[in-house]
Amino acid sequence: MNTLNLDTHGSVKPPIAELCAVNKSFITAGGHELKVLQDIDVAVHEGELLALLGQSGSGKSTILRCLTGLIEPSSGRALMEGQPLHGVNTQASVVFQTFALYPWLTVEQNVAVGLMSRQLSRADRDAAVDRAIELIGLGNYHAAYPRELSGGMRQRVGIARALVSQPRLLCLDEAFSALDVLTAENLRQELISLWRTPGTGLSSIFMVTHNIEEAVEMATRIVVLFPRPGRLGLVLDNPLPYPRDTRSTEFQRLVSIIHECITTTTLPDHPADLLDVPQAGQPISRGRKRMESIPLVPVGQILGLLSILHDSPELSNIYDISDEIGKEFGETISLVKAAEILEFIDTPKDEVRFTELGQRFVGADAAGKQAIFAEQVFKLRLFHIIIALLNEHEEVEAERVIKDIASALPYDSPEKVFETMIAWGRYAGLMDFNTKTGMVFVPKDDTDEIGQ
Ligand SMILES: Nc1ncnc2c1ncn2[C@@H]1O[C@H](COP(=O)(O)OP(=O)(O)OP(=O)(O)O)[C@@H](O)[C@H]1O
Repeated sequence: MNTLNLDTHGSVKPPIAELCAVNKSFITAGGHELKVLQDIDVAVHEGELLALLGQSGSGKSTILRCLTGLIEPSSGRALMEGQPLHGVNTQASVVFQTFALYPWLTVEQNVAVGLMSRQLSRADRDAAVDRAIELIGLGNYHAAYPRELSGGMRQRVGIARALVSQPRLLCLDEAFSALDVLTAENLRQELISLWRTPGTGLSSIFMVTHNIEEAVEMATRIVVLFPRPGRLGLVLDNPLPYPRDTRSTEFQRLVSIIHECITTTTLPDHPADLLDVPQAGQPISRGRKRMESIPLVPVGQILGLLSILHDSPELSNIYDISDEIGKEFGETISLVKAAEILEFIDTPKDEVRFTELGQRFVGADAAGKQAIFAEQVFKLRLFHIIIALLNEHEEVEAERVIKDIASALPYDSPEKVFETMIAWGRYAGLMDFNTKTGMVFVPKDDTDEIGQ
């Protein structure tokens, strides 16, 4: 990636903020190393609005936190205007999804929090606060408390607080996703307009989002992060003129390219990691072949998806399903993927089709569903980690299972995968977990064990 910009004199200017060859791992609550980012090279240039898209857990916020100095990369470098970043990046500020306002402070006082690290005279501080409040249209709300404001107005306070210090880099972390559709759209338009207006001091923006349309509407460049571990996938320039017409063919074309990129990475047309399906009478292998993780979704949601697909056969592609169930595209993909690895549906391209087994599953009674689910779960290699142990021992320590999951899946949080496996295994009647003893066991009377 070219990370250099030329200034008006033709000399080379470093990017505003940059990550070079960044890797990042975390130690999970259970003490396991989780590799989250791999070889990340990303740069935000002066004047650009860069959007980072990716499914949940792919490492978007981790990149944002490295750029803003809230955390340090495990290896590689974070730079601000070419200089290595040590500690919190004082040239960057962040607008959070949750607004993160202090309820006991007024609008004015909340905005002033954005200047706490600056040594300013009272007059300069007041002038900066007034300016930020005016800029974002909060003029009549200086003395109001957050509880007196709507969600949209609260987020305006969040934006004013981020802008008050005139940061070189403004970061948006899912800043619009907690707002209703109309409020979010209004605020997006206002922010674009501020960014495009000379003299506001707002020049370079880095935004993290799940929302593909939002990225295409706002960004000059879009980066799609591939998950497990987070790696740079698609990097796309967005030359569409502002204000952008979301219904235009060109807009929809970019949205489709990104949709397809995410769909084909997450739901490849030849997935089936159902290798080594155990033969009757043969011992299950716990061998260290490559294993596929499972989407971390509850059983109830998989059943809900199948039931909606059954009731509405016209829902045949992921975008329509996403709209129908009111979930983000990324979350919908996870659900669809779960149903696919269980072989209940097939996903040629972006279509979603019931398999014959899926049809049989939705038509079955509770016991029939449990039996089919158990058969499918049994085929997933990941579950062999637990099933093989339970073949040898009456009960097994969760810690031991989690350790095995951690070594099989270095890019997933083993505790979260374990929880999901237990939920699926419990519904299937194959396993259960006693939180008091910390032991996994085979339920004795599985007719009582059907649950979600
Ligand atoms: N401090 C931490 N300790 C342990 N694991 C962490 C920590 N921070 C993040 N993770 C893990 O790193 C992975 C990436 O998290 P991150 O929040 O960057 O993803 P994301 O793409 O922003 O997800 P989302 O869209 O759901 O916010 C996740 O599995 C998360 O659980």
